[in-house]
Amino acid sequence: MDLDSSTTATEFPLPPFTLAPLPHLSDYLPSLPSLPNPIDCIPFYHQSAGFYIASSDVILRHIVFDLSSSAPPSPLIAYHRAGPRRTVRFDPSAVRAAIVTCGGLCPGINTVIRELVVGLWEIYGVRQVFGVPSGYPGFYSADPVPLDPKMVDSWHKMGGTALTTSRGGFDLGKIVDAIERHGFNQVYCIGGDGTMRGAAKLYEEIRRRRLYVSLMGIPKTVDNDIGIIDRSFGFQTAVEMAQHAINAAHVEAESAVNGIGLVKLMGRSAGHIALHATLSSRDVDCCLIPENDFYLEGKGGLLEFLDQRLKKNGHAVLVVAEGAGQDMIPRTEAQKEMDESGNPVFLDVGAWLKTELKGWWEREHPDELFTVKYIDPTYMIRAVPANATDNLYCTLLAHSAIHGVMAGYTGFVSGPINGIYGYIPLEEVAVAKNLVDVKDHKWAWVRSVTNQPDFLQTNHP
Ligand SMILES: Nc1ncnc2c1ncn2[C@@H]1O[C@H](COP(=O)(O)OP(=O)(O)O)[C@@H](O)[C@H]1O
Ligand SMILES: O=P(O)(O)OC[C@H]1O[C@](O)(COP(=O)(O)O)[C@@H](O)[C@@H]1O
Ligand SMILES: [Mg+2]
Repeated sequence: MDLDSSTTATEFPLPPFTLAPLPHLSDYLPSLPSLPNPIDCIPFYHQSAGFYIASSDVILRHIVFDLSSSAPPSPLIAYHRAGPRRTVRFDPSAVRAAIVTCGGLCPGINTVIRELVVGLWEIYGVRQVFGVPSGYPGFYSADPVPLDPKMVDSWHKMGGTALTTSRGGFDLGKIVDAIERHGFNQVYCIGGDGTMRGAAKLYEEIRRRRLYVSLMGIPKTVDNDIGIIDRSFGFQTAVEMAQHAINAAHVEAESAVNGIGLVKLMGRSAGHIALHATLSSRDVDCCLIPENDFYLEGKGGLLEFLDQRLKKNGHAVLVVAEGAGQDMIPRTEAQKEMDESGNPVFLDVGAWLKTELKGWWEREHPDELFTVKYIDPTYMIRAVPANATDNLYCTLLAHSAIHGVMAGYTGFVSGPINGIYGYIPLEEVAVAKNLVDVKDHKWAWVRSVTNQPDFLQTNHP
C-alpha cells in the first residue's frame, strides 16, 4: 500500500483497543456521596462543552501505527483521561488529605506539594491537608503537619522536599493503621518506582479493609526510569543542571595537554540523564550508560577510541551514568550492599574509570603529559528547584491528581501520555521500567554526535 502518493485524505478504521481499568471507591463502597463539582461555583472557570471529563474520554498509549501492516496490531491500550468530573465523591468539608514524599530527591517535589495544597484548598474548598514527614515511615513514626496555601506559598522556588523523605521503613500494616488512625481519606504518594510499588500494596490493603480512602501515586524520579508516562517531572531540570558539569569538564580538558574531562551523572539502571545531557551538550566524546555494555582494552574498546580522539583533538569529554560498567569494577563481598529500600548501592564508576585511564596512559605514553579531571555533580543536579517547564508540569500533574481523587478514583497514577494527562492503574506503573532503548534513534543520534564505538563484543577478543 503506497500512501505517499495519495493526494487526498484516506480513511482508516481505528484498530481495536483495550481500555485499562480505573479503580473507583464505588467498586467496593456502593453508597458514596455524589455532589456537584465545587468548580461550578468558581467564577474563573467556564464549564464549556468538554470542560468536565466523562468516563468515555480516553487516550491511547501508543499513537504510532503501520497502516501497511496486514497483521492486526498488538492490542492497543487506552487509559481514562485525567481532569475534573461533573460530580465529586467527597464532601470537601470532610476531606482529610495526606501528602507523602519518598525516595531520592528530584527537582519540583516541593512544587507538586504546593500545588496539591493550593489546588485542594482553592479549587475544591478542602481545609484539612496534611504533610506526612520523612516518607512512608512517617505515617507511623511522626505527627502529620497541617498545610495551607500561605505556608506553602513559596515552596515552588525551593529544591528538595519540605516534608523530608526517606528510603526503607515500609510497613504495610502500620501505614494503613496510621491512615485509619489519622482519619486520612485521601493519600497522595509522591515517589519513584519503589514508592509506586509500595503505593500499589497500600491501595490493595485499603481496598481489602474496604476503607473510604482514595490513594494515588505521583511519579517522581530524576532517573526518568518510570514507564508509561512521557517523562518524570524534574528530569528536564536535571538534564539542564548536568550541562554545567559537562561544560566545566570540557573547559578543564581543553585547557590541559591530553586532558580528559570525566563526568558521572545519576542513573542507577537507566541512562536517560547521561543520554539527554550528551545530546544537549555537543561537547561530549563518549556517553556510557547502564543499558550499553562497554569495554576498555582491545579493538573497538574505549582506550583505543580515546587514544585516537586525544591524537586528533588533544582532549576528550566522557559522560558516564553511575550505573554503567558496574560489573567491570572489582568489588569485595562486603561491597555488595543495598540501600534501605533494597536498591543496589553502586561503586563509583567515575573514580574507577579515572584510575583505569591514568594506568593506561602510564603504560602506553609514559613520557607524555596527561590529566583526567573527574567531576561528580551527583546531588547537585537533583537538589535544585524545578525550572519553568518542570514547574508548570508539576502544577498540571498535581491538579490532575486532585481531580481524579475528588471524583472518587483510587489506585491510580496521574501523568502525561503522549502529552495528554491520564490515569494509569498503580500496579501497571509499579512494574513498568523505562530503560534507554539502544536500538532506537536517540541512541543512534548519540553515537553519531560522539562517533563513539558501539562496543559490540564481536570486536572484542
Ligand atoms: N517493592 C516494594 N514494596 C513496598 N515498598 C517499597 C518497595 N520498593 C520500595 N519501597 C518503599 O518505597 C520507598 C521509596 O523507595 P525507593 O526505591 O527508595 O525510592 P523511589 O521510590 O524514589 O524509587 C521506600 O520507603 C521503600 O521502602
Ligand atoms: O539518595 P541516595 O540514597 O544517595 O540515592 C542516590 C540514587 O537516587 C537516585 O537519584 C534515584 O533515586 P530514586 O529512584 O529514589 O528517584 C539515583 O539516581 C541515585 O543512584
Ligand atoms: Mg527509584
